Amino acid sequence: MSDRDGIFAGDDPFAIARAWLAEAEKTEANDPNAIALATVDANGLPNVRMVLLKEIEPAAFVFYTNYGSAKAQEIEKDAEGKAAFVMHWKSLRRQIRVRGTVTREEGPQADSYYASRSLKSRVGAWASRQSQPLSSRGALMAEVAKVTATHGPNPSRPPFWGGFRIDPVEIEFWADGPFRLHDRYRWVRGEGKNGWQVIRLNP
Ligand SMILES: Cc1cc2nc3c(=O)[nH]c(=O)nc-3n(C[C@H](O)[C@H](O)[C@H](O)COP(=O)(O)O)c2cc1C
Repeated sequence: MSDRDGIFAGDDPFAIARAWLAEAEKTEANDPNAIALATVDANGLPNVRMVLLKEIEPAAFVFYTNYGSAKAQEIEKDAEGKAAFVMHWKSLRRQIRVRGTVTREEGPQADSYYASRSLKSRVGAWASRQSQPLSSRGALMAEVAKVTATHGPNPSRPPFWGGFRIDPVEIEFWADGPFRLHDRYRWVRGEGKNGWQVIRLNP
């Protein structure tokens, strides 16, 4: 008999993640959707950086970035389509950890997210060769001016910029407990798309 109840209750880990994020949106000072995205490089050396989680879909998590960036290289080539992330909310004292396989979202969904961004952000996506060396801030601003002049007021999504969809094999929900006796539940993807095994873990 499982004692999984309260904030951990339910049959759908994505619904739990959405509910926790909705709570965090009310309590976090900023960026409640920030995730620390972990990858490994060609030498197996881990790398990690923050990105913003933009969509929690029925069965996946989506963020957006530059496909020429270090993270993209690590996800797509070095780690052969694998990544992990953690999100932590200090205000709630909770974290969610996710490990999974990653594929591009570069279709209409990416177009519509790109179109929803401010013009300056859309121009910035064109102007930045993310993760490449940059001689000066002036050089970046010159690129921004060039893109503004050439791409007009409604730039299309750059072909080198779009989403990545993380399809989890594991999702762990963690909540702070008294005297470091925290609650942890790991959801492990079983056979079939919707089959999950849920295991309570020692803190
Ligand atoms: C709170 C926060 C949110 C960020 N969100 C994104 C994002 O959504 N996409 C992105 O490409 N970079 C984002 N960044 C910048 C990344 O942390 C990182 O500097 C950049 O993506 C280059 O990483 P890479 O060289 O490992 O590819 C964010 C940084 C912070 C601190």
